[in-house]
Order: sequence, then structure tokens, then C-alpha cells
Amino acid sequence: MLDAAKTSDVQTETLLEVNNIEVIYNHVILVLKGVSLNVPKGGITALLGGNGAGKTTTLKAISNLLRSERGEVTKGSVKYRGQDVHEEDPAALVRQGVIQVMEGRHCFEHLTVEENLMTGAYTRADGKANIAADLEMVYSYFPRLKERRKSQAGYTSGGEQQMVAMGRALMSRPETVLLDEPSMGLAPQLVEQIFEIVKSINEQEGVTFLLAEQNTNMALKYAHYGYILESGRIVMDGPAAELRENPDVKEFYLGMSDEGRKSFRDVRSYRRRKRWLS
Ligand SMILES: Nc1ncnc2c1ncn2[C@@H]1O[C@H](COP(=O)(O)OP(=O)(O)OP(=O)(O)O)[C@@H](O)[C@H]1O
Repeated sequence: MLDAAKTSDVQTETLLEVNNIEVIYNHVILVLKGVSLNVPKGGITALLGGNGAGKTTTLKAISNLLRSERGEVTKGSVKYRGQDVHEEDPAALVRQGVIQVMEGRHCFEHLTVEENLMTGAYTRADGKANIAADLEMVYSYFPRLKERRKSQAGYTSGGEQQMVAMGRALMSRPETVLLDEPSMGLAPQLVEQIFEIVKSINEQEGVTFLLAEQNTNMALKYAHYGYILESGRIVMDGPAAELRENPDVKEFYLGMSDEGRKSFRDVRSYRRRKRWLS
């Protein structure tokens, strides 16, 4: 892992560059319609948007996990450290330091918590001692996992499984983690705890995050920069602090407006887009 990120490093070098990508499923369903985004080294970048906006598809396009779902990047490019990674298989990308934590955790249910964590180290060839040290590092961020290390993962809670998925990703010594909806199905207090851990890993280990989230409020509290995706298009982006104060974001994604609280679902999408694109 990299040295601890210094604030001055944030927003400097761009690690990941997604350039105008289009994704089509089953040869006909156009889901991403020209998505572009940059992920700077040492930052937490949030990809926000409601159900079905295309967040997961964007992450899978980056990590080349679309093929198994009959999806295809038909236009645009994805670059990591300036290199085209479009044609690389997911394992090659892991070796380059990019790993995805899938939505819905995907633990190996019959393995113990610790065995699950160890599967994350399978690409490494730097010896047992380093792997053991990283296991302790993971336990230092997730003490709950140390307590549960001998438990079968299938019998742990949703929050613990999210921690296992994140810990397993850390075991590959990633430079960049693509984290898909860590808040899904978790109680608010636990969501906050997970985000606090993301923040510590970012600050102390220098790990870069691209975080897909529906929970705009929480994501903008912890991210440095955000992109808002709607129906396969980026409709807005900016520093997280600015997005938090933006009246449209407040109204449609944070449930607040000058006229009182309002759900963005109540508002027809054409009105939202019209405002943002005008
Ligand atoms: N394998 C697939 N085949 C066809 N359509 C798909 C497939 N996977 C996703 N889609 C469609 O692509 C669109 C975007 O889905 P995606 O999962 O990327 O959105 P999301 O923003 O991550 O939403 P969620 O938060 O619900 O996961 C949706 O309309 C979805 O139905």
C-alpha cells in the first residue's frame, strides 16, 4: 500500500480516467450514454445516483466485469495510470492495484471470516510474513472481524459481511478500491461506521476510492469530489462540499428544499435535467 496520503496530494495525479464510455447489455440495451470521470490519487471520489442510474455498470466497465453479464463497452476508453485497461481481465487489473468490492458483499459463505480475508491475497507473491502483517492491518481497521475470525462468513451479519468484503479487498494491497454501495441494507449507525473506516483507510493507508452510493448524504460527507449519474449520464459534478450546498442536490438527493422537505422521486426527471443542463 502507498504511504499515507497527504492533503496536498489529493486532486493531483489522476489514477483512473473514464472517457466518454457507452455500455450496451445484450447488444441492444443502452445503459451508459457517454460517462466520463476522473479519480485522483489519494482521494475519495463518489459516484452518486438513484436506483438503476448506472453506478454499478460504470464500476463493472472499469474492472472489466461486464462480459459475464453480456454487457460491453462499445465506445470510449478506460485508462489507469495512462494505460488503456479496456481489454484487460479483472485479475490483471488487480495486479495493477485496482480491486472492486461488489455490491451485495459476495462472501464465501462456507469459509470462515479469516479464510475469506486470505482469499484476497491470492494474487500476491511477496511472502507469508507480509500477508500476515496485512491481515493484522485489516484487523486493526475491523476489530469486529478479529473477534469473528473463526466464524463461518454465512452466519455473520450484513455489516460484518460488508467488512469482510472490504477487508478481503485490502488483502490484495490495492492502490484503488472500487466500492459499490457499502451502505446497502445496513442500519444508519453501521453505515456511518463503515464510512469512518473508509476515511481512515484512505487517510492512513493512502488508498484511493471510487465509491458508488445511493446514500448521497453520507457519501458527500466523506468524499472529496462527487459525480451525479442519472439514466446513464453524468448530470453534475463538483467538490463534495459544493455539491452538499447545491440547491438542486439538496432538493433532489438530500430531501431538503427551500419550500420544505421533498423527495426527488416526486419530481419528474425532465425537470431535474432541464435545470441542470440549462
Ligand atoms: N445484465 C444486465 N442486463 C440488462 N440490463 C441490465 C443489466 N445490468 C443492469 N442493467 C440495467 O442497467 C441499468 C443500470 O443498472 P445499474 O445496476 O448499473 O444501476 P445502479 O445505479 O448501480 O443501480 P442500483 O443502485 O440499483 O444497483 C438498469 O436499468 C438495469 O436494469
